[in-house]
Amino acid sequence: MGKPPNLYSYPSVNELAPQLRAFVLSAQNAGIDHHGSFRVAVSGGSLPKTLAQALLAPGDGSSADTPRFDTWEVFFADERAVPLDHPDSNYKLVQEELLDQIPANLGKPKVYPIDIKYLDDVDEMADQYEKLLVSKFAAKDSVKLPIFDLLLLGCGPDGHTCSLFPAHALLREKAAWVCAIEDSPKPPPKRITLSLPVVTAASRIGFVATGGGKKDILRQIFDTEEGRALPSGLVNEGAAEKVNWFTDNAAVDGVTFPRRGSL
Ligand SMILES: O=C1O[C@H](COP(=O)(O)O)[C@@H](O)[C@H](O)[C@H]1O
Repeated sequence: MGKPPNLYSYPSVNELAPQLRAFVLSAQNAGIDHHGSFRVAVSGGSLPKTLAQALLAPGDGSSADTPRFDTWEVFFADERAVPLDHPDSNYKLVQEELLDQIPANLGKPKVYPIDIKYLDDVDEMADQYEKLLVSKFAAKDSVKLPIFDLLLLGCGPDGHTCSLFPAHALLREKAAWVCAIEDSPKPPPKRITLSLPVVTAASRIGFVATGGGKKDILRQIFDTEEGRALPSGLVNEGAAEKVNWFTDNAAVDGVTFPRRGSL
Protein backbone atom coordinates (compact mmCIF):
# COMPACT_ATOMS: atom_id res chain seq x y z
CA MET A 1 0.00 0.00 0.00
CA GLY A 2 1.28 3.53 -0.78
CA LYS A 3 -0.06 6.46 1.18
CA PRO A 4 -2.32 5.10 3.95
CA PRO A 5 -5.94 6.19 4.43
CA ASN A 6 -6.67 9.20 6.62
CA LEU A 7 -8.10 8.45 10.02
CA TYR A 8 -9.63 11.47 11.72
CA SER A 9 -10.94 11.32 15.25
CA TYR A 10 -12.88 13.90 17.25
CA PRO A 11 -14.04 14.05 20.86
CA SER A 12 -17.66 13.40 19.84
CA VAL A 13 -20.09 13.42 16.92
CA ASN A 14 -20.72 17.12 17.59
CA GLU A 15 -17.13 17.94 16.65
CA LEU A 16 -17.03 15.35 13.87
CA ALA A 17 -20.16 16.65 12.09
CA PRO A 18 -18.71 19.99 10.83
CA GLN A 19 -15.63 18.19 9.49
CA LEU A 20 -17.77 15.61 7.72
CA ARG A 21 -19.78 18.50 6.26
CA ALA A 22 -16.62 20.15 4.91
CA PHE A 23 -15.51 16.85 3.37
CA VAL A 24 -18.88 16.15 1.71
CA LEU A 25 -19.28 19.70 0.43
CA SER A 26 -15.79 19.72 -0.98
CA ALA A 27 -16.69 16.52 -2.92
CA GLN A 28 -19.97 18.14 -3.96
CA ASN A 29 -18.21 21.24 -5.27
CA ALA A 30 -15.61 19.18 -7.12
CA GLY A 31 -18.40 17.14 -8.78
CA ILE A 32 -20.28 20.28 -9.83
CA ASP A 33 -17.08 21.83 -11.25
CA HIS A 34 -16.22 18.63 -13.08
CA HIS A 35 -19.54 17.51 -14.58
CA GLY A 36 -22.30 19.77 -13.24
CA SER A 37 -23.71 17.38 -10.63
CA PHE A 38 -22.78 15.51 -7.47
CA ARG A 39 -23.03 11.72 -7.69
CA VAL A 40 -22.99 10.22 -4.23
CA ALA A 41 -23.80 6.75 -2.93
CA VAL A 42 -24.92 6.52 0.68
CA SER A 43 -25.16 3.67 3.19
CA GLY A 44 -27.72 2.82 5.82
CA GLY A 45 -27.01 1.90 9.44
CA SER A 46 -25.71 4.67 11.65
CA LEU A 47 -24.49 6.89 8.81
CA PRO A 48 -27.64 8.80 7.73
CA LYS A 49 -28.18 10.33 11.18
CA THR A 50 -24.64 11.70 11.40
CA LEU A 51 -24.80 12.85 7.80
CA ALA A 52 -28.00 14.75 8.50
CA GLN A 53 -26.46 16.38 11.55
CA ALA A 54 -23.54 17.48 9.35
CA LEU A 55 -25.48 18.77 6.37
CA LEU A 56 -28.55 20.30 7.95
CA ALA A 57 -26.63 22.49 10.39
CA PRO A 58 -26.47 26.17 9.50
CA GLY A 59 -23.31 26.89 7.53
CA ASP A 60 -21.17 30.00 7.28
CA GLY A 61 -23.16 31.29 4.31
CA SER A 62 -20.33 30.97 1.80
CA SER A 63 -21.01 29.16 -1.47
CA ALA A 64 -18.30 26.58 -0.62
CA ASP A 65 -20.15 25.73 2.59
CA THR A 66 -23.64 25.44 1.07
CA PRO A 67 -25.26 22.10 0.22
CA ARG A 68 -26.59 22.34 -3.38
CA PHE A 69 -29.07 19.48 -3.15
CA ASP A 70 -30.51 20.34 -6.56
CA THR A 71 -27.24 19.01 -8.03
CA TRP A 72 -27.22 15.79 -5.97
CA GLU A 73 -27.82 12.38 -7.51
CA VAL A 74 -28.24 10.03 -4.58
CA PHE A 75 -27.60 6.32 -5.07
CA PHE A 76 -27.43 3.51 -2.52
CA ALA A 77 -24.14 1.80 -1.66
CA ASP A 78 -26.26 -1.16 -0.59
CA GLU A 79 -29.90 -1.87 -0.04
CA ARG A 80 -31.99 -4.55 1.54
CA ALA A 81 -34.61 -6.35 -0.62
CA VAL A 82 -37.59 -4.98 1.26
CA PRO A 83 -40.32 -2.46 0.40
CA LEU A 84 -39.19 1.17 0.53
CA ASP A 85 -41.37 1.84 3.57
CA HIS A 86 -40.09 -1.21 5.49
CA PRO A 87 -38.17 -0.54 8.75
CA ASP A 88 -35.13 -2.39 7.25
CA SER A 89 -34.98 -0.22 4.15
CA ASN A 90 -31.87 1.93 3.81
CA TYR A 91 -33.88 4.22 1.52
CA LYS A 92 -36.49 4.79 4.26
CA LEU A 93 -33.76 5.58 6.77
CA VAL A 94 -32.03 8.08 4.48
CA GLN A 95 -35.36 9.58 3.53
CA GLU A 96 -36.48 10.07 7.12
CA GLU A 97 -33.15 11.22 8.53
CA LEU A 98 -32.02 13.46 5.69
CA LEU A 99 -34.08 13.80 2.52
CA ASP A 100 -37.36 14.75 4.20
CA GLN A 101 -35.57 17.30 6.39
CA ILE A 102 -33.96 19.33 3.59
CA PRO A 103 -35.30 22.90 3.61
CA ALA A 104 -36.89 23.88 0.26
CA ASN A 105 -34.36 26.67 -0.34
CA LEU A 106 -31.50 24.11 -0.52
CA GLY A 107 -33.03 22.28 -3.49
CA LYS A 108 -34.29 18.75 -4.01
CA PRO A 109 -31.92 15.87 -4.83
CA LYS A 110 -32.63 13.22 -7.44
CA VAL A 111 -32.81 9.93 -5.55
CA TYR A 112 -32.37 6.46 -7.06
CA PRO A 113 -33.82 3.72 -4.84
CA ILE A 114 -34.03 0.04 -5.83
CA ASP A 115 -36.87 -1.07 -8.09
CA ILE A 116 -39.31 -2.84 -5.79
CA LYS A 117 -40.75 -4.81 -8.74
CA TYR A 118 -37.82 -7.20 -8.17
CA LEU A 119 -38.14 -7.85 -4.44
CA ASP A 120 -38.58 -11.58 -5.12
CA ASP A 121 -35.62 -11.82 -7.48
CA VAL A 122 -32.58 -10.19 -5.95
CA ASP A 123 -30.33 -11.12 -8.93
CA GLU A 124 -32.66 -9.23 -11.22
CA MET A 125 -32.80 -6.36 -8.73
CA ALA A 126 -29.00 -6.10 -8.82
CA ASP A 127 -29.00 -6.24 -12.64
CA GLN A 128 -31.59 -3.50 -12.81
CA TYR A 129 -29.65 -1.29 -10.40
CA GLU A 130 -26.53 -1.87 -12.47
CA LYS A 131 -28.47 -0.86 -15.60
CA LEU A 132 -29.51 2.29 -13.81
CA LEU A 133 -25.86 3.06 -13.05
CA VAL A 134 -24.93 2.35 -16.68
CA SER A 135 -27.58 4.81 -17.83
CA LYS A 136 -26.29 7.49 -15.43
CA PHE A 137 -22.55 6.88 -15.83
CA ALA A 138 -22.53 6.20 -19.63
CA ALA A 139 -22.51 2.97 -21.57
CA LYS A 140 -20.71 0.17 -19.77
CA ASP A 141 -18.48 -0.65 -22.77
CA SER A 142 -17.10 2.87 -22.76
CA VAL A 143 -16.77 3.17 -18.98
CA LYS A 144 -15.07 0.32 -17.16
CA LEU A 145 -16.46 1.35 -13.80
CA PRO A 146 -18.77 4.11 -12.59
CA ILE A 147 -16.82 6.79 -10.76
CA PHE A 148 -18.88 8.20 -7.91
CA ASP A 149 -17.84 11.63 -6.68
CA LEU A 150 -18.25 10.30 -3.18
CA LEU A 151 -19.12 7.08 -1.39
CA LEU A 152 -20.31 7.40 2.20
CA LEU A 153 -19.79 4.13 4.02
CA GLY A 154 -20.33 2.55 7.39
CA CYS A 155 -18.34 -0.25 8.99
CA GLY A 156 -20.19 -2.98 10.86
CA PRO A 157 -18.79 -4.59 14.03
CA ASP A 158 -17.60 -7.53 11.86
CA GLY A 159 -15.80 -5.21 9.42
CA HIS A 160 -18.44 -5.36 6.70
CA THR A 161 -19.12 -2.36 4.55
CA CYS A 162 -21.94 -1.87 2.03
CA SER A 163 -23.31 -5.46 2.02
CA LEU A 164 -19.84 -6.92 1.51
CA PHE A 165 -19.29 -9.33 4.38
CA PRO A 166 -16.09 -10.96 5.70
CA ALA A 167 -14.88 -14.00 3.72
CA HIS A 168 -17.89 -13.85 1.39
CA ALA A 169 -17.44 -14.89 -2.25
CA LEU A 170 -18.76 -11.47 -3.37
CA LEU A 171 -15.44 -9.97 -2.28
CA ARG A 172 -13.88 -11.69 -5.31
CA GLU A 173 -16.35 -10.20 -7.81
CA LYS A 174 -14.46 -8.38 -10.54
CA ALA A 175 -16.93 -7.76 -13.38
CA ALA A 176 -20.30 -6.77 -11.89
CA TRP A 177 -20.95 -3.23 -10.68
CA VAL A 178 -23.83 -4.31 -8.47
CA CYS A 179 -24.12 -7.73 -6.81
CA ALA A 180 -26.92 -9.67 -5.18
CA ILE A 181 -26.48 -11.40 -1.85
CA GLU A 182 -29.00 -13.91 -0.51
CA ASP A 183 -27.15 -15.07 2.59
CA SER A 184 -26.22 -11.88 4.41
CA PRO A 185 -25.13 -12.88 7.92
CA LYS A 186 -26.80 -9.70 9.17
CA PRO A 187 -30.56 -9.70 8.58
CA PRO A 188 -32.31 -9.24 6.27
CA PRO A 189 -30.50 -11.91 4.19
CA LYS A 190 -31.43 -10.62 0.72
CA ARG A 191 -29.70 -7.46 -0.38
CA ILE A 192 -27.87 -5.79 -3.22
CA THR A 193 -24.53 -4.05 -2.93
CA LEU A 194 -21.99 -2.13 -4.96
CA SER A 195 -19.07 -4.42 -5.78
CA LEU A 196 -15.63 -3.86 -4.28
CA PRO A 197 -14.14 -2.61 -7.61
CA VAL A 198 -16.88 0.04 -7.83
CA VAL A 199 -16.27 1.09 -4.23
CA THR A 200 -12.52 1.49 -4.70
CA ALA A 201 -12.98 3.33 -8.03
CA ALA A 202 -14.84 6.24 -6.39
CA SER A 203 -13.15 9.65 -6.42
CA ARG A 204 -13.44 9.91 -2.65
CA ILE A 205 -14.58 7.58 0.09
CA GLY A 206 -15.73 8.60 3.55
CA PHE A 207 -16.27 6.07 6.32
CA VAL A 208 -18.18 7.19 9.38
CA ALA A 209 -17.71 5.00 12.47
CA THR A 210 -18.57 6.25 15.92
CA GLY A 211 -19.08 4.90 19.42
CA GLY A 212 -17.23 2.42 21.61
CA GLY A 213 -18.95 -0.47 19.83
CA LYS A 214 -16.60 0.09 16.87
CA LYS A 215 -13.30 0.13 18.71
CA ASP A 216 -12.48 -3.59 18.53
CA ILE A 217 -13.11 -3.79 14.82
CA LEU A 218 -11.23 -0.55 14.05
CA ARG A 219 -8.28 -1.80 16.04
CA GLN A 220 -8.35 -4.99 13.93
CA ILE A 221 -8.72 -3.18 10.62
CA PHE A 222 -5.94 -0.70 11.24
CA ASP A 223 -3.56 -2.73 13.35
CA THR A 224 -3.70 -6.35 12.17
CA GLU A 225 -3.11 -8.38 9.01
CA GLU A 226 -6.45 -10.21 9.45
CA GLY A 227 -8.21 -6.88 9.75
CA ARG A 228 -6.74 -5.68 6.51
CA ALA A 229 -8.47 -8.62 4.78
CA LEU A 230 -11.90 -7.64 6.12
CA PRO A 231 -14.15 -5.79 3.65
CA SER A 232 -13.50 -2.35 5.20
CA GLY A 233 -9.78 -3.18 5.33
CA LEU A 234 -9.88 -4.12 1.64
CA VAL A 235 -11.32 -0.68 0.83
CA ASN A 236 -8.41 0.85 2.76
CA GLU A 237 -5.97 -1.31 0.79
CA GLY A 238 -7.62 -0.77 -2.60
CA ALA A 239 -8.26 2.95 -2.41
CA ALA A 240 -5.79 4.10 0.29
CA GLU A 241 -5.22 7.82 -0.27
CA LYS A 242 -8.85 8.40 -1.32
CA VAL A 243 -10.20 6.97 1.93
CA ASN A 244 -11.06 9.16 4.92
CA TRP A 245 -12.35 7.76 8.20
CA PHE A 246 -14.43 10.05 10.40
CA THR A 247 -14.49 8.63 13.89
CA ASP A 248 -15.00 9.74 17.43
CA ASN A 249 -12.40 9.07 20.12
CA ALA A 250 -14.45 6.22 21.59
CA ALA A 251 -14.30 4.33 18.27
CA VAL A 252 -10.51 4.58 17.93
CA ASP A 253 -9.60 4.00 21.56
CA GLY A 254 -6.52 1.78 21.41
CA VAL A 255 -5.89 2.13 17.68
CA THR A 256 -2.19 2.68 17.16
CA PHE A 257 -2.53 3.71 13.54
CA PRO A 258 -0.27 6.71 13.07
CA ARG A 259 -2.19 9.07 10.76
CA ARG A 260 -4.59 10.37 13.34
CA GLY A 261 -5.70 13.97 13.54
CA SER A 262 -8.20 16.52 12.33
CA LEU A 263 -9.23 17.32 8.79
O1 LIG B 1 -26.29 -3.59 7.19
C1 LIG B 1 -25.70 -2.53 7.06
O2 LIG B 1 -24.71 -2.19 7.95
C2 LIG B 1 -23.68 -1.27 7.59
C3 LIG B 1 -23.02 -0.80 8.88
O3 LIG B 1 -24.00 -0.24 9.72
P1 LIG B 1 -23.66 0.52 11.10
O4 LIG B 1 -25.01 0.69 11.77
O5 LIG B 1 -22.74 -0.38 11.86
O6 LIG B 1 -23.07 1.83 10.74
C4 LIG B 1 -24.22 -0.15 6.74
O7 LIG B 1 -23.15 0.69 6.33
C5 LIG B 1 -24.96 -0.75 5.54
O8 LIG B 1 -25.42 0.26 4.68
C6 LIG B 1 -26.13 -1.54 6.07
O9 LIG B 1 -26.91 -2.11 5.03
